[in-house]
Amino acid sequence: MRTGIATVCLSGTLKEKMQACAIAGFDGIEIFEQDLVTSPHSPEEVRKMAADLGLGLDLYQPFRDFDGVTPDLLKANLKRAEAKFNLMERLGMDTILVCSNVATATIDDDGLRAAQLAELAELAGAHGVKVAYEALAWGKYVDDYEHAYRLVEMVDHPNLGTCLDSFHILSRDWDTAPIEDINAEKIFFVQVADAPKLSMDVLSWSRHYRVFPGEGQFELAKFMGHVVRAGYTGPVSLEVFNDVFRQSDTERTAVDAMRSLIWLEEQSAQWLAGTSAAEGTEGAAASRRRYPMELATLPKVNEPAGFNFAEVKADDTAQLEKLLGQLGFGFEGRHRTKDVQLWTMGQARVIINEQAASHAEPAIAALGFDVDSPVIASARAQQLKAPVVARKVQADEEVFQGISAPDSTEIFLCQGSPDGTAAWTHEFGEGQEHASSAQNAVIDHVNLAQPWQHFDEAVLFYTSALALEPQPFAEVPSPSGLVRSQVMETSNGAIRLVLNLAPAQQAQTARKTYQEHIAFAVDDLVATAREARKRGLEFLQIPANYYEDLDARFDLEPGFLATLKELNLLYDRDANGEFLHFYTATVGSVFFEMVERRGNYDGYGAPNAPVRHAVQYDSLHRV
Ligand SMILES: O=C(O)c1ccc(O)c(O)c1
Ligand SMILES: [Mg+2]
Repeated sequence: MRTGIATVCLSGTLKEKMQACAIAGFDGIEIFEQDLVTSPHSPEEVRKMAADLGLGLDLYQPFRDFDGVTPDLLKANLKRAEAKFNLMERLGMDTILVCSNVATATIDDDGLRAAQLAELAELAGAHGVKVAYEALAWGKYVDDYEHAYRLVEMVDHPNLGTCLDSFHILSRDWDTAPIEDINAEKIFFVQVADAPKLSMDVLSWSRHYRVFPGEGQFELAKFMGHVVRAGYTGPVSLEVFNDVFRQSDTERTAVDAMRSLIWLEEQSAQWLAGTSAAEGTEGAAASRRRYPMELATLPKVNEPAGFNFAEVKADDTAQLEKLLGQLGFGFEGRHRTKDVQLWTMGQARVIINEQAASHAEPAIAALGFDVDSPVIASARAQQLKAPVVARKVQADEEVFQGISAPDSTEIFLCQGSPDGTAAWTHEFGEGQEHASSAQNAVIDHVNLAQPWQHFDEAVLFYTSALALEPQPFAEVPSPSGLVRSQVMETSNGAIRLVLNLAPAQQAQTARKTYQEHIAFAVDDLVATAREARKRGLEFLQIPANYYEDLDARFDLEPGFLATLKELNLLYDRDANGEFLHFYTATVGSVFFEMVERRGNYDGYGAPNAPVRHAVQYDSLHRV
């Protein structure tokens, strides 16, 4: 698959964008006209820069508001087009994107439109230029890719074809199957973008909320599958208008973009293999051979089987030790060679990192995931351009394959074991042991604060490299703003991550004000809470108003309600089961949660999140 990206996706100058695209490994780019017009470099210099960087200049765009106009306007439009064709010759470019008219079209007549596009194609041909006509989702008369293609067929000129843009097609819910009926020679260009499903006018949605494939909710593998089955072999190019990406680090966004295409390529191959298997052909190999576009695949991984460990960092290590001890964790000792301690409760393993915490680093410094094969999982992550974590190891120590997540949490790929034990724990053992609680516990979920610039990148990272499934995102009110919350989990819930995007005011100051936490699941939360209280644990204090509201909503048995209130427990219930939980006070920027899932409750007590945020806000602002 030939990969491409439009310069409009990135921040920076044209030169910076081109350099970032080359470093990220793109085959070619689309030059967005604004980027050229505002560049100090001449077209000849841009052409040379691209050649030196090994980047193809695959598309010049956009050319607007050409078709369906009065004769006077047509004349002016052809003159405007000719100027661009001359410019493209200097750039060494041969394909231009022409969008369906959104502004100046006054005549809704396919015959007239075809005649005008024929004139444009004829002029383009004289300059050796190909015109890719694209139906914008908000085009005045042409807003549908099949309509655009009908016009291309009517004109039947070698210099006129169509451009398929996934956003314009999927935002309008157009059926993508008819893409297969398009003559591949008439598909001059393919643009891909994903987007969250939002209810707003399609122009605003397109100009501000497009994201890279895998970061939104469109069915892009299916779209691409139809494109591949049509026989298309040209560039597959990202065209993402996004307010955040346009102000983020250029090189980093280009790498995020490249990751999305590598992943989409694999997903498209899988979609094709799935559909051809369903149709009774011979699966992946056969389907790949049948189509002219080559689709690369990646090392395959299953979902992780569970958390192996979590590692936390705080300035006040003693305070962390105290909290874990009060919750019922036992101290297993200090590492032989590193400044870290191991604490366990049943199968929940927590490492306290004694190195000084930096405000720029996440409080949850590392997570271990159990995978079938750490080597294969690491190979996959690296092919998806995940940065590798270098960790010093001594003889006899477990070698972990680690990758760095977008928020700089280190993810270690660990060999899972059937009995839930971990081979590396024997490296700990120096120091006094404390008896842990008799209760079993497992890591239930981990809540990670995401810097605002890297939120979408994180969703794609965990989806593509670690096979987690994004759930629909939620917005949780807090006293300092709305917290965007995105659950990423495995299908059986063995791994549950909650990515939280802090309100701007918090995200821009230190991470300190925005907290991360680890939740542990136990079998009997009331017993755990009572034991913890005996050991002197400071619970997050829940206001009495909460319990009145809870009673109104759920009509609880009075004794049970009194127990919840007495122990500062939060409660939720849905059709699948019940959820009980409590929170500890915060140390540095990390705190802990204890949960009990009853029945098949699969959520996170979302209705209680605003209460937690408000109480934490209150305790932060009181001191
Ligand atoms: O928003 C626009 O105007 C616009 C321009 C060119 C494109 O290819 C596109 O998809 C949208
Ligand atoms: Mg487009």
